[in-house]
Amino acid sequence: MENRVIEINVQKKLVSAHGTMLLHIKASICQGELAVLFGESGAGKTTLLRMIAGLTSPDSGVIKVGDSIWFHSDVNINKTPQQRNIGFVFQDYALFPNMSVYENIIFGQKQKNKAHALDLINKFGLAEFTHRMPEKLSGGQKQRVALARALARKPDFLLLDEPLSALDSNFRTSLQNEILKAHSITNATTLLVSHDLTEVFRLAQKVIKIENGKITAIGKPDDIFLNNQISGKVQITGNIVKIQKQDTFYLLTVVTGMNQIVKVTAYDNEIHDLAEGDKIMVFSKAFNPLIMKVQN
Ligand SMILES: Nc1ncnc2c1ncn2[C@@H]1O[C@H](COP(=O)(O)OP(=O)(O)OP(=O)(O)O)[C@@H](O)[C@H]1O
Repeated sequence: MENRVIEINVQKKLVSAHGTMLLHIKASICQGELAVLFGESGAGKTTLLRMIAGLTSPDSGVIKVGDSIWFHSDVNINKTPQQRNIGFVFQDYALFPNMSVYENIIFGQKQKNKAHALDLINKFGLAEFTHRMPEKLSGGQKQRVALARALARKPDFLLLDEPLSALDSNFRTSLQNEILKAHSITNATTLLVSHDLTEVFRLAQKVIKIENGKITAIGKPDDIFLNNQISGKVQITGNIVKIQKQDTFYLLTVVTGMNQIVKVTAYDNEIHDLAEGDKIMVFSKAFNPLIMKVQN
């Protein structure tokens, strides 16, 4: 089989609200790998995906896939997105506005296959919208069409920029399963941007952490996120939204990263430098939780 390892060594000067930042990425993505790009807003994740897709040009550097050069600043090579055989979903969806859901999806295919298009439409919960135009779809529905269209072309590479961010948790879980299934069937080298830790742990074979335009860590999700765990105890990060003084202790109301509200108690020695709005980490001292299955 053709070698499809992506090797990237690129630089680009980016301009943010806080000044300029040099995006300098040196990485290689193995063939068939499902890697997640993780990092704060503005770190450079979208720009990196757009450079691999051929939608944004690096200032300098090389992007190579096996023996094929996609971008080389020294010799002026810059293949178009069409020449790169990629499927992508970017945050602005970019559906064709003059085409129905079905037409958008079938357009994505290299060899037209009506049965495959209809199968994707069903799997993505779009059957009732088959002939609807994009302007009459919600953000989440558009996102599902965009993902179905990207998979429809059975690409060698899939670049997904927060492809499930507009979906509620049921759809998210079911489409995460579809991404995993599609990946195991096609073995497309997949790069996905996500801010959602559940998603990262479900999908990522490898996490690439990006901070301020540079890769600061690469590894399995456990290695990247569980290093600073306190002996595997339950740990929640969240923001304090209310502090209430009780007789001998304080009651903190905390909104977690999963958008859940938890109440925790704190004592004088813990509260002295805490204020509403602070980000805190809560972890249990003893670990003997009750476990209950949540129905989807
Ligand atoms: N073509 C460009 N030229 C110069 N600067 C750019 C360009 N595109 C984006 N930027 C800037 O580069 C920074 C990184 O943007 P980027 O969209 O890559 O971040 P991100 O990590 O994907 O963030 P988010 O998670 O919010 O989508 C931003 O400050 C942005 O304004």
